[in-house]
Amino acid sequence: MTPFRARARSGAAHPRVLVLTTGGTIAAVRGSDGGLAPAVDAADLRSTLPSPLLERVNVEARALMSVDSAAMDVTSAYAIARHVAAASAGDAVDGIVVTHGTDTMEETALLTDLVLARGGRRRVRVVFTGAQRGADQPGADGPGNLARAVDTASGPAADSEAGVLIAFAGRTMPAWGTRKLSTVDLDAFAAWPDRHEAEQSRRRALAAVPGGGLATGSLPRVDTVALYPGSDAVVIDACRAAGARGIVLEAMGAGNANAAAVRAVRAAAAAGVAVVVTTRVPHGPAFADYGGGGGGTNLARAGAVFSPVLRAGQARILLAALLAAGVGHGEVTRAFTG
Ligand SMILES: NC(=O)C[C@H](N)C(=O)O
Repeated sequence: MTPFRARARSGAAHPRVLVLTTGGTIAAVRGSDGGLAPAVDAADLRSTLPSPLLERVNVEARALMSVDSAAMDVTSAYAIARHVAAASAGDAVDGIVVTHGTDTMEETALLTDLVLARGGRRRVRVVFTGAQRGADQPGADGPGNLARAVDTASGPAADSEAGVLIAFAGRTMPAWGTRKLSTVDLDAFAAWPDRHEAEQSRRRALAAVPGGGLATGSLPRVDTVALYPGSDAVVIDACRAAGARGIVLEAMGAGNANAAAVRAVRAAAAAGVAVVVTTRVPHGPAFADYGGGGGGTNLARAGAVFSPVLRAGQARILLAALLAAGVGHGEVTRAFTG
């Protein structure tokens, strides 16, 4: 591995890409207990990159952590976001790749986008990637994904305006609005189909998140509640009792619930808990359309804010970031809905 400083002294004009490794399936092998777990270190991940790419791009790989992304908490996600922000602040790198588990890549990528955006204009490309198959599995997709991510990260900095990217299965997508949609397909992620709509959603949110809020390093408790036919107020009430400052409702259809949920949302809103509505349906926007006592319009009247683009995972991060910044109902509405 050639450290960046040595390359800089040699005057080499190659783009410099820092690969920060965090674990996930891209670094996982099957252990003696039969389960996949991260074990491959940063140097070994780097060694999978093809020689022509390494001749063109100066790549340094550094381990941040080695965990399955489903086991990450806000502290881990913050640690990653802050490392990316610190590494991108100076002139040492032209691009940053984060290798990450796919289960919660969309959350950490969105948090990283928010943390970077409050620092002003980003000067480097930041690309998340991972894998669906372990490093020791036949047809492992990690090496190809990593190569694509490094290649993308080495591109012109001006293109970083779109925010944090996810490179996966030969495609590069903006992290904002992108979700994991398959547990097994190599093409695991789906971007929001309308890029312009996703970008509008991102700009709206970034304009609403005040700078200082994300500097705290901790996010308030925001819970996700999945709604289903016959669901009652028990879980929503329990979240409030546990001290949640926000609740993301994964509602049915376009964003519908039932009368019990609407009552619980009204009580939560009256107690100062921010409620955001998304949907369990994979495609299409969430919006207030139906009535009848438990529909989306009833949820909205009870004080809930609709998240048309961001699904539960990313909506939860954005809501927590907004609440960390101390914003009120008006800004939460502006951030999600406009
Ligand atoms: N494909 C993966 O990376 C899944 C793994 N459980 C993780 O998120 O770390």
